[in-house]
Amino acid sequence: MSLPAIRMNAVTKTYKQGARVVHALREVTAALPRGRFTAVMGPSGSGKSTFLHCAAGLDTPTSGTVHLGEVEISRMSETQLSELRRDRAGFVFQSFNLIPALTVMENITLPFRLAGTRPDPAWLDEVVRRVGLENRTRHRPSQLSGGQQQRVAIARALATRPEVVFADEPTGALDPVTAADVLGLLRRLVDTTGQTAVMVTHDPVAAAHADQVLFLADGVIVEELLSPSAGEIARRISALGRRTAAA
Ligand SMILES: Nc1ncnc2c1ncn2[C@@H]1O[C@H](COP(=O)(O)OP(=O)(O)OP(=O)(O)O)[C@@H](O)[C@H]1O
Repeated sequence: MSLPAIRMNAVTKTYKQGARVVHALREVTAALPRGRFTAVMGPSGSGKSTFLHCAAGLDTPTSGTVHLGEVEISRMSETQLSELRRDRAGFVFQSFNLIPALTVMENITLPFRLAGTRPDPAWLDEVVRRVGLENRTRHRPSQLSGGQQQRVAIARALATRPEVVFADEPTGALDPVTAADVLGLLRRLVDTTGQTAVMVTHDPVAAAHADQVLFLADGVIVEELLSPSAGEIARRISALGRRTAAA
């Protein structure tokens, strides 16, 4: 077995909300396999975004360790983390986060401009082709549909060949047909390039595209399903929702 892309060991994250301490994650231990697609689900407030942020080095755990490959990232400084995110992670968000004044190609290559490096032209061509934007590279984001804009964001996330792509509700702003199209694209990218992807979602249909689904409830991983169907996922989520409501 190869080393997981990400290992989280006994990760706890607490936040202070006034006088209250909120346990967003409680001793979470998880491995995100390299070259696989992992979805993270759970009721609202269960800790999904906190999980993704700790896994991606966007936030540091209160205790416990996070490794990206062989490197422990949980004790890094903010400067080290921002370099690590720039060099080794790709991000896709619900709101696309494209720069309106830049063309599609300029948006895709922005990470290189920010890092002062140059893209590998062959890989860049391949990424643009894989996301189906060959004929759109000179357009501005406002000239594209929502699904096309999210494809630009996916291409931007992949352009640097990151070890892991982190997606937070990537289809939350898309209609179901466009969402299925974007998820199919992510799925194919994992299958054909060996890319590792982690996605937080509320949508059982979206999560059914993943190889493994982690279910969080009250900051704890309560279940892990391998290649589940959307129906199976929906049943687990509604059971967890009832459990959380009863607590
Ligand atoms: N920056 C913060 N400051 C204080 N509390 C926070 C902060 N971020 C998250 N929390 C709290 O931590 C808990 C977990 O939040 P998180 O956003 O990880 O949940 P989630 O499962 O992603 O929720 P949702 O599905 O509603 O987005 C919640 O109780 C939330 O209020």
